Amino acid sequence: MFWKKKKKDNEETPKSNLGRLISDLFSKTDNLESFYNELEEMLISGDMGGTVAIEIVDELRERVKKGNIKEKENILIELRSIIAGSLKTAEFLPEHDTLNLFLVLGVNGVGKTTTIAKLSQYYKKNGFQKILFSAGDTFRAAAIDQLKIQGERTGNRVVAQAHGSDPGAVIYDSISSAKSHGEELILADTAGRMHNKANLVKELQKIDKIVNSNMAGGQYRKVLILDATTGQNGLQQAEAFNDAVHVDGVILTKYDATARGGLIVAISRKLNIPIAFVGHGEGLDDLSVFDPESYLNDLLALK
Ligand SMILES: Nc1nc2c(ncn2[C@@H]2O[C@H](COP(=O)(O)OP(=O)(O)OP(=O)(O)O)[C@@H](O)[C@H]2O)c(=O)[nH]1
Repeated sequence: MFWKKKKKDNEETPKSNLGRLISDLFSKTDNLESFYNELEEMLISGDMGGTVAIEIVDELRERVKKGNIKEKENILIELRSIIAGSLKTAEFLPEHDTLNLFLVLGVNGVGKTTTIAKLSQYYKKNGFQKILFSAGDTFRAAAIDQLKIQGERTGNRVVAQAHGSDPGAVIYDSISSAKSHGEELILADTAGRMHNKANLVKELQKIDKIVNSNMAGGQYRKVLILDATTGQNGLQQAEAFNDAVHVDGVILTKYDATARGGLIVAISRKLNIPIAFVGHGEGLDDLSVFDPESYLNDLLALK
């Protein structure tokens, strides 16, 4: 995999299904057109979605024709290059000597709270010691408690209000509190009620306005958490959140629990949203900066 996996005895390194299927497909057919058709289906089943899969295969067909490419290895290199051209990455680092606020978005259960804890560990290792958690998901009492637990576990202060209180007020308090306590980074949780989209949009836009008007000179980023195992559903979530408040980057969680990695391509290519990190386990260190090269090696099983 494209992060250093802790291997158990006798455990094989899982390979992306897609890479294996494509290799099999090459040995199965000499007819290019049927190869393209099957490849398209494979990309779709690997979570890239119909539109993106068709675009990629069309581009591949064009390039192979134009370059008069015959060898299978070279066709695979073209495929890799097309997918590489679709990938967007973003460095999500706070800045020193200013206040940074990263608003963490995502539907329930995708791993927001866990990712906030992992991010705090990552940033501490990168020289940011004073971090504040903001319990902006006031919709569920358990979400506030979970964030408090993660705050204790990671040694970070948590600003929270009662269950049901105004999330905008919690974020506002968090900004004032960080300014007076000298924290450099606020990691703010939010609620993710996808079944009530109109309310979600209204709430997020209100929070967005509050942050924008209270973070003059600071760095404000909106990061969307998506569960890699939800496939195309993740793409719809990304579209909805991006429409509501522009999303600056995506963190894909639970990457350890899926063999399909195409959602990353779909999000980068279709929505133009960069991928910042990948989560690959429940531990605090199971978060890696997204590295397109090793991702492609893994996806297409090329070494
Ligand atoms: N395998 C795996 N599990 C993860 C990962 N990230 C989070 N989880 C697990 O996913 C579950 C949900 O994570 P939470 O952090 O509670 O998710 P949330 O989005 O805050 O959820 P709500 O507070 O319910 O909205 C927990 O059991 C986490 O341990 C990951 O990268 N890999």
